[in-house]
Amino acid sequence: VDQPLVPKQFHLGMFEIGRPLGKGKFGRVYLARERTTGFICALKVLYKSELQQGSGVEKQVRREIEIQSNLRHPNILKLYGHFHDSKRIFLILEYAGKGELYKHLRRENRFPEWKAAQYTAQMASALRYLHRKHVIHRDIKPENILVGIHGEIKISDFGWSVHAPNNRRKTLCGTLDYLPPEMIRSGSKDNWYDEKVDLWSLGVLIYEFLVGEAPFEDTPVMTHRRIARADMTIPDWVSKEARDLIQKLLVLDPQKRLPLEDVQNHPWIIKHCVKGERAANREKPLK
Ligand SMILES: Cc1nn(C)cc1-c1nc2c(-c3cnn(Cc4cccc(C(=O)N5CCN(C)CC5)c4)c3)c(Cl)cnc2[nH]1
Repeated sequence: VDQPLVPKQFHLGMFEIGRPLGKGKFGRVYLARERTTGFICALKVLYKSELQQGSGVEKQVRREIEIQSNLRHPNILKLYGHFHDSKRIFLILEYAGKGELYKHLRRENRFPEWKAAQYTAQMASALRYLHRKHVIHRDIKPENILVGIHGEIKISDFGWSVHAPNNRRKTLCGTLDYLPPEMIRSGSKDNWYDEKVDLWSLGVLIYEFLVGEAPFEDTPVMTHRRIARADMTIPDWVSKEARDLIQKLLVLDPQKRLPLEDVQNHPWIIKHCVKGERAANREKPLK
């Protein structure tokens, strides 16, 4: 039963609020339990006063709610519902039992290839689902990924996602590291881009999983220049299969980036993502 919170109308009194789980620029997240069902969730609280500063964040929150509440995929954090009171907006989110991926990455420095490959396969599956719905995430990075209780990853934070194609100017706040060349190209008003931007960010994410830092990490000016030239070096201890996949995603021309179905069938992914017993005796015809 994946929609246990059935009522359409939610209010704060329905929840017992637990410990704070974390905070972001625009809100805090608390562990919460729905009183009648005991259902555990994460309650994200946003203060209307902070949103109304015209920084377009209100639009982002509306977009996050509109997009994320219609998505259902094991590697996408569910948004079950939302409600508001006079001062605050509340998002009722799926609780990810193992917290924020970037904290795991910082603690472990970098992930072993099998773990990076499994995360990549899950990301590719989630992005294929999003792109089939013509949703571009546009902000794929470790800070926007959570880890579920079974170690599966969950893309969260759809504040920057939009419907493709799109040429909305992204007010650049936060790191440039993950932005593709077509999104940082300023001036040209026709910097139209499509879901291929998420392919570039996936390449940056794989690099950071394996190396422990982003491929174009530098001063802002140098990062900008290195992205525009796809100027990165992959350490020689990275396997040739992983290197091959990164190089097929970090391609300047969006049309030449490896499509997601080919990411899922890439030798590096096949090598590390054993799909249960069927993979073990693959010669048997799949039922
Ligand atoms: C922690 C923790 N430890 N354990 C064992 C579990 C958790 C846990 N946390 C969550 C969280 C959670 C909490 N904080 N955050 C970070 C956070 C909180 C509030 C807002 C933001 C935010 O503004 N973001 C926008 C910017 N991008 C980069 C980022 C998003 C970002 C997410 C959620 Cl939403 C769901 N399940 C969770 N489980």
